[in-house]
Amino acid sequence: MNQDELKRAVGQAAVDYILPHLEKDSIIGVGTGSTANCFIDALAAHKLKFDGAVASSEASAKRLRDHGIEVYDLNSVSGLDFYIDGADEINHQLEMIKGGGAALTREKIVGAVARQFICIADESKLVPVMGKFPLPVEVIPMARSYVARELVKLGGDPVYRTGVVTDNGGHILDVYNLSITQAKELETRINQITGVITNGLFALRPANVLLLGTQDGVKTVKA
Ligand SMILES: O=C(CO)[C@H](O)[C@H](O)COP(=O)(O)O
Repeated sequence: MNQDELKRAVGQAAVDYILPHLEKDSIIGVGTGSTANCFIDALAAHKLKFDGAVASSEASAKRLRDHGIEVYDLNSVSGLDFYIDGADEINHQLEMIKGGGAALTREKIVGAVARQFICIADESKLVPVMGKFPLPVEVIPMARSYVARELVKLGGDPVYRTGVVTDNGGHILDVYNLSITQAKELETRINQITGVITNGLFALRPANVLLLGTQDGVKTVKA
């Protein structure tokens, strides 16, 4: 199977995972990216079995609506059983780097509300140590240069993702050359820099389950 087929397989596996738990009034947290898109497309076949979704980006909200799935504002929802999303990297503790699609802040917010974070990923995303994928950091635009200098002090090489404005009006710095062995500490430290909206480490709140697409089928991995 090629990478796209693996993404489709984990998208379907996530639907199969949550389907027995869905009720008429269920609202599902939905992530962003090509793997999350596979989940949305597979979910659409079951749209009469649940109420709707909360999306972590305008792009995912549009895809859900195009399938006829109702999209709710997170503020109108008291809780979510599941949040399903991809990752750029994930380690064996199910800590992740996310934000390759610039949706990290809303992903972190919707993920925080959900009782279970289900990560869906093809096997290329599973790594022993995170950091080969540059860590996205969303910043208030006027703070961009200041935050970049502070990130250099932490040993990283930040690069401005030119031309990208997030759904929140933020800018993105992609931080290269971090070898992330203490993910929780680094996530906390970066979030303490004034001007940072959030960073793409999901270690303080890792995934609960990883559905990993491999050549031997989809594997369920728990930390
Ligand atoms: O964090 C994300 C978007 O901000 C995505 O989950 C991450 O970039 C993975 O994307 P893809 O499924 O396209 O590989």
